Amino acid sequence: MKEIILNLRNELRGKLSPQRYEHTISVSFICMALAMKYDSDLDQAELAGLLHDCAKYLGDGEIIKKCQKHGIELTDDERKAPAVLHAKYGAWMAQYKYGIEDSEILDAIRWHTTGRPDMSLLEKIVFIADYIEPRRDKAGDLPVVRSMAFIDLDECVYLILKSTLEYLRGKKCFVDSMSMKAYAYYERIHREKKGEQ
Ligand SMILES: Nc1ncnc2c1ncn2[C@@H]1O[C@H](COP(=O)(O)OP(=O)(O)O)[C@@H](O)[C@H]1O
Repeated sequence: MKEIILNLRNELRGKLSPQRYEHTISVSFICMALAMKYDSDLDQAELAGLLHDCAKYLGDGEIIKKCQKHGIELTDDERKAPAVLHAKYGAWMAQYKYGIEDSEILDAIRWHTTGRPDMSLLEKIVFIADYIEPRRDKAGDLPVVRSMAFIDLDECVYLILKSTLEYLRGKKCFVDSMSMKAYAYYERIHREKKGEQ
C-alpha cells in the first residue's frame, strides 16, 4: 500500500474516535468503489475519502477559533450552522497539515457536508460515500439511496439533499443555504430527466 495512505491512516487513527475512524475507512473504500464504477481516479478517491472528516476530532467552538487564527473567512450561515465547518477546516488541514496540493481533492473535502450546485465527479463521490457507507444505519431511505449511487450520481445527490433538508427542517435546525442552492440545482436535473419543467 502507498506510504502516504499508511501514514495518513496512522495519523487519523490517533486523532479520531474509534467510530469516526471506522467511518473514515469505510468512506474511503466506498469512494474507491464509486470511482471504479464511474471511471474516476482511485488514488484521488481514496485520499479524499480518508481525509474528508480529518477535522472532526475538534468541537465546533474549537474549529471556529482555528478558522479565526488561520484567517479562514466564515459565512453568516456557517456561523449559524457550525456543524458544517469541519468540512471547510478539514480542507484547510488537508492542504496545510497533510500536504495535499490537488485542488480536486481539497474541493471534495470542502463540500462533502453541504454539497453545492454543479459538483465535480469527485465531489459527488465523496458526498455520496459519506451518506451511504456501510456503517451508517440511521437514515430510513438508505437502501434506495445506496442502489441509486450505482445507477445515477445526480439523482443520488438529489435524494440525499432532499432527505437531509427534510431531516434538518424537522429538527428545526438552521440550514446552511449552500445545501438549499445545491438542492435547487439537483432538483432541476431530476425534473428535466422526468420530462417536467
Ligand atoms: N446545510 C446544512 N446546514 C446545517 N447543518 C447541516 C447541513 N448539512 C449537513 N448538516 C449537518 O452537519 C452535520 C455533519 O454532517 P456530515 O458531515 O454529513 O456528517 P458526518 O460528520 O456524520 O459525516 C450533521 O449533523 C448534518 O445533519
